[in-house]
Amino acid sequence: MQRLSRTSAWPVHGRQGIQVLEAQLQACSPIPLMGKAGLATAQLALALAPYAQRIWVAAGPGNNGGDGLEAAMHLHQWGKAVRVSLLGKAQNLPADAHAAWQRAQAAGVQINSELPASWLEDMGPLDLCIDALLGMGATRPLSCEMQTWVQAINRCPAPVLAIDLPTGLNPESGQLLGDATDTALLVQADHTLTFIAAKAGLFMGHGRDACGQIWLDCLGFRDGISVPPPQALLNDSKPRPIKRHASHKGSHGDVAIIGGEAMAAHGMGMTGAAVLAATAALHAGAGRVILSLLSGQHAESVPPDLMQREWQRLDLEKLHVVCGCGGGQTVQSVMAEVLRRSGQLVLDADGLNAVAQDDKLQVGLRQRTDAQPTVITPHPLEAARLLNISTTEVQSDRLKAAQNLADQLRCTVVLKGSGTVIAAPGQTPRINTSGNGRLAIGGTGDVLAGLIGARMAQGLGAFDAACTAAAQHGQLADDWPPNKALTASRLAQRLA
Ligand SMILES: NC(=O)C1=CN([C@@H]2O[C@H](COP(=O)(O)OP(=O)(O)OC[C@H]3O[C@@H](n4cnc5c(N)ncnc54)[C@H](OP(=O)(O)O)[C@@H]3O)[C@@H](O)[C@H]2O)[C@@H](O)CC1
Ligand SMILES: Nc1ncnc2c1ncn2[C@@H]1O[C@H](COP(=O)(O)OP(=O)(O)O)[C@@H](O)[C@H]1O
Ligand SMILES: [K+]
Repeated sequence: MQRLSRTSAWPVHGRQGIQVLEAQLQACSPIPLMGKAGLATAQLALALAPYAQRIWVAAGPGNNGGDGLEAAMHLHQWGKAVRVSLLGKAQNLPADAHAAWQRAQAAGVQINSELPASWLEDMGPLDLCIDALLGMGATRPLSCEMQTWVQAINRCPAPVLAIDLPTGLNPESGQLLGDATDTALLVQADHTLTFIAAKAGLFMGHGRDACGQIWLDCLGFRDGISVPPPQALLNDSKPRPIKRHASHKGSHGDVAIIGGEAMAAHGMGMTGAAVLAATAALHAGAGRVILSLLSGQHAESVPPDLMQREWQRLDLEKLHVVCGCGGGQTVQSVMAEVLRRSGQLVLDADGLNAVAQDDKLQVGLRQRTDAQPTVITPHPLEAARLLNISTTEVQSDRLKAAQNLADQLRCTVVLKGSGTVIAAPGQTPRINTSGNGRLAIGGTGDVLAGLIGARMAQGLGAFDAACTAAAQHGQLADDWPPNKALTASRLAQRLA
């Protein structure tokens, strides 16, 4: 069993991949995998709450419930007061889970079909709750009874350990089952012990809030097992480029930020986004950073280290261009040239909206050569516009949406949001695990775009630059002092 850390590129599998692995693991295991899963759950419960005496296991009608029954048996045998609430009839349990129920009964575990309200008074306050209601078999919206049980778990003041995944979570998308929107229908766990392999939904959307700390038990994985291609890898945080002694400002690349329409049609200046991207590139260590405001004006009160120049005077072929941050409508008029000439390119926000609205610009983006690496950084709505689908469709399969965009537009894609996905043609997508809801404020995306530009300028390829930048951007937010406001400008200044 391992605590999932950010230092390894763990493979992520969907239902099919898990089934293939499961069949092979079962074939070479003398005991049912459920026995291993139940024992691992009980061991983790003991490690997490060594002084827990009163433990409630909410067991569902399938094999996830079977894991819970196995765990209950071990915890009972180790001297804990364990109660199992079984949702459904024991005779309807699948074979392995039924065998687990028989063993638990024979060992003397108290199993009934009541929620704690009816028996809590005799038992005293609970010390731990184990969510064994639903796992990988969860495909449809929660039944009414299941909803009541999920709410009972969430009302329980004790810490919650979810088996395989928190009940109510779609393990592939990280959305709620059946596209529900009420997060009361999702178990909020403190820890989740997942089996065989990581699943994408644990790291995206609601998964990040619901899982708590994630643990993985591969249930006896060993060499010789043939592993299907993973859907994705977790994005491990890579070291940043090192600046060598024998270097000069020209060695670290020139970044140009094109954006910041001065007065948009609605009368608001939008220079802030471009300044944020430029500040981020500067602090991330780009050799030189040039700010090109689309108004043609010079911005006041920007760091003195920034150079300012009209975009028409930029030597685009030699530059690492970050285009679109606060570009408004004006950016449309520069896009064709930026796409054709920029040496390396990061395209964000209004630059992406311009491409979505214009087929010719899409062709221009696709036609960029291998010598002109490109990263696009859409949030889900921008990705939806580019793919001509709804945001809900993007969010229901973020891995597929990012890969489709990468293949269609022949570039690296950073699909932002909770569980940022980095995809590129011919690459296994990465799911970024750093970052949190404090980043959900205006301007942090501009900081990310500038950071990617700086990493490309320092010599990383487009995909590596995107992965490294996403990991660092999220990590900064994770390390942010809880009592200090996180703002985009402070984030940009904390980069190194
Ligand atoms: N197989 C193995 O080797 C191993 C499996 N392992 C464990 O098994 C888990 C997968 O087990 P599983 O396939 O039985 O599915 P599971 O999540 O228990 O749910 C199925 C039951 O729930 C019901 N149900 C579904 N959705 C519902 C809803 N929304 N609301 C209400 N009910 C709903 C569904 O009913 P149905 O839809 O069929 O009518 C069926 O009765 C996996 O996550 C891991 O924990 C480990 O032991 C390792 C080895
Ligand atoms: N809940 C979240 N968890 C992790 N990262 C998030 C979350 N919400 C937003 N982010 C990150 O914050 C940034 C927001 O970017 P974006 O939506 O483009 O905003 P803006 O254009 O205002 O800068 C992205 O890097 C995104 O991945
Ligand atoms: K569960």
